[in-house]
Amino acid sequence: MILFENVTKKYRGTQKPALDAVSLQVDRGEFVFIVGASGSGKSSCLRLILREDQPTSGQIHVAGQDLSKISSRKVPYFRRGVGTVFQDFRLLANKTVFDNVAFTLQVIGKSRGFIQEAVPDTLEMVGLAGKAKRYPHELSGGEQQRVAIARAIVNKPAILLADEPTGNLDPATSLGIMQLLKAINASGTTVVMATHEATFVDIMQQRVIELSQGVIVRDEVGGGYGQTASIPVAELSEQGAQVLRTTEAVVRSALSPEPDASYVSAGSVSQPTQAENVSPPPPDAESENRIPAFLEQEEQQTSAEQEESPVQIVESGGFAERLGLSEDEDHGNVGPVR
Ligand SMILES: Nc1ncnc2c1ncn2[C@@H]1O[C@H](COP(=O)(O)OP(=O)(O)OP(=O)(O)O)[C@@H](O)[C@H]1O
Repeated sequence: MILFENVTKKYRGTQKPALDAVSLQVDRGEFVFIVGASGSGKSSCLRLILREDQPTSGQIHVAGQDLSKISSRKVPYFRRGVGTVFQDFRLLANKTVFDNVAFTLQVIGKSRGFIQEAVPDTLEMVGLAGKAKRYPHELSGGEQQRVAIARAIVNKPAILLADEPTGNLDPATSLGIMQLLKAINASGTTVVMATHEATFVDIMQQRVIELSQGVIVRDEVGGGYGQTASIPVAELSEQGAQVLRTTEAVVRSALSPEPDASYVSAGSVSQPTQAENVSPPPPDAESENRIPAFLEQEEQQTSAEQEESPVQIVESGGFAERLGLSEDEDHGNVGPVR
């Protein structure tokens, strides 16, 4: 699905390469964490996969395509098969939840009928049914990231790239997002996630690729975040640590390595069904369509709290291009389907 062969990336004006002779292969359906200290090359790696940038040397194949052979004009088509989620959400502030997600489909020319069906389905999957008419500032941080994820997957991409998707969220909210990413992966999407979140990497026991100064120093199936000196352990607030301590059994169950297809069904991201085998279950775990108590914190976050968050809601410029959805001569005008 993703193949790097001896890939080196050296930015103009820099001495040391950001990536140095990196070779890796990610197979279809894998969930891979990319970890490493700040500046180790994680984002560079994701940018190359998305063909936002090109390697100085080496070959990259993604979804069967040699990226060096894709013309700039065809890059937007290539990117339609790669969903992206970022730390800062990048939602359109002046569009509703529905329209933020629909935008992805509108710019690639999907019919109104298709959009009217696909968007509600996707919002339900990410746990946002009933919030379609809200604007980003009326949502909690976790909900905003769910919108961003819905936007990334509404076109059913083969690959989902996530660059620090929980970086702006508290631990309980991050857990919900991790469950969602795991559900998306269980449905067949290959997920590559760059992160500093040691806790989730340790708990999920997925494949871990560790970068240090642009070099792969570890590629471990079922690995943890690692204790190497190259990685500073992320600091949790006392409140965050408390949340994690009190819910650890549930977290471990919810994010255990064995994929559980039931997570994929509507609203299921809020149903840690495996938790029923673990003691103690959260108070609401048996209630099928309710959010477990340990996730309610996300729901209760007010928009006033959000005003203080570092969330970036972009207005428009470069948005479609960044998502690989920019207008293309071959396909005429793009715009809202009204
Ligand atoms: N556009 C650029 N021009 C020059 N140097 C760059 C550019 N982008 C990244 N770099 C350098 O490349 C190296 C790798 O950066 P990269 O952003 O990939 O690291 P990272 O592991 O994602 O870091 P972080 O965890 O802080 O996001 C760093 O030394 C960085 O300064």
